[in-house]
Amino acid sequence: MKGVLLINLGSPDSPNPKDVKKYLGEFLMDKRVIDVPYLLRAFLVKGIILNTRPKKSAKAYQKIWWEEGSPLIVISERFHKKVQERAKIPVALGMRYGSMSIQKGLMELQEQGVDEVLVVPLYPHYAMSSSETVIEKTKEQQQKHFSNMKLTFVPPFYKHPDYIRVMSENIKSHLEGVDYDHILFSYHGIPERHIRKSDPTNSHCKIDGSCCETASKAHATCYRHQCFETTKEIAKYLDLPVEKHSNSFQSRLGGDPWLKPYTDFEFERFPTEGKKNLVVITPAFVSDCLETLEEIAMEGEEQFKEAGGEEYKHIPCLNDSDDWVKVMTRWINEWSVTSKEEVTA
Ligand SMILES: C=CC1=C(C)c2cc3[nH]c(cc4nc(cc5[nH]c(cc1n2)c(C)c5CCC(=O)O)C(CCC(=O)O)=C4C)c(C)c3C=C
Ligand SMILES: [Fe+2]
Ligand SMILES: [Fe+2]
Repeated sequence: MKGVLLINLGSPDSPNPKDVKKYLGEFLMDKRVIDVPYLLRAFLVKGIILNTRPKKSAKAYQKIWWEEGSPLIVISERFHKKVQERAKIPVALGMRYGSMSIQKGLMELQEQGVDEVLVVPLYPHYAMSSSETVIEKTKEQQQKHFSNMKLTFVPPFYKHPDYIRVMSENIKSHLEGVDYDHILFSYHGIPERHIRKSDPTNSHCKIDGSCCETASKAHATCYRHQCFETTKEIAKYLDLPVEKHSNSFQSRLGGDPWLKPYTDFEFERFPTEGKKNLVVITPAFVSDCLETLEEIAMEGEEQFKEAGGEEYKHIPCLNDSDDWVKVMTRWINEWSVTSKEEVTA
């Protein structure tokens, strides 16, 4: 019997420093997130980052935490519930890090008699530190505990027409009556090194002005290319003039170079160029989370206004909107009645 496992990133159990530390420890010890040899990673994470970061992150989580729990978890649960109501097959939810594990999700499906699973990493774009780690962890779990299960993975859907349409319609609905100078597409950043590491040609991704525009098989695993494509497709759908929108990358960690331009630098630059009314969208995230609600909606507005900006609007992610639920359910139901290995995109 067929079933589905939706997988998102995960959150701490509570916004207290102790729970945040436990969560960050698991997250940052992932070799696809901090991609250095184990001993160095353990030194960096346990010896340095976990001594200071949990306190700071806990403060940020406290600012956005809801009565029901972490926004990312609550939204993912609402989305899951609505998808399950419409889907014709069992649907479970798991998280890459934290208590709601992938193992628990697969177990739930197994208990319902599922032996063929469509795995949906809830990330539109490929990244070693997002979709790839989800895929590898699920395969590992399957080999260890669920060897009777067959897995099929939904590929990155960064330019799937359904995703572009729901994203664009969401933006359109929030832009009604809004007078803006510029729309910033702010994507979660990754270290530049990860782009080079994920390049199967070992030579295409130069992270310059042209590599992401030049056709290459490297783009199947190029996060930067895929982010730019999402922006291009949404801009085409919404007829956004070139000079009225741009890309940036947020949420840096550590001193290595990450993808540029950096979102926080753009917040400071825009007002000096006369872009005083700003709209920000965050297409790397399908659900609102710490990085959108705190870093963009709260901190971002403050940084922009301190630099002389006047109006600032963050457009919410797709979350559990009916259009997004319908799209996901359609992808699931189409797969459930075919034996296609590839599902979308
Ligand atoms: C959109 C996909 C994501 C990629 C790619 C990604 C890469 C990445 N992240 C970190 C470090 C942190 N990220 C944190 C939060 C966080 N990251 C994503 C998504 C991606 N990360 C989400 C959805 C969230 C929010 C989680 C939530 O509970 O709401 C955090 C924790 C918070 C903090 O302390 O800032 C860290 C740390 C790295 C190092 C990385 C790529 C190498
Ligand atoms: Fe992150
Ligand atoms: Fe590229």
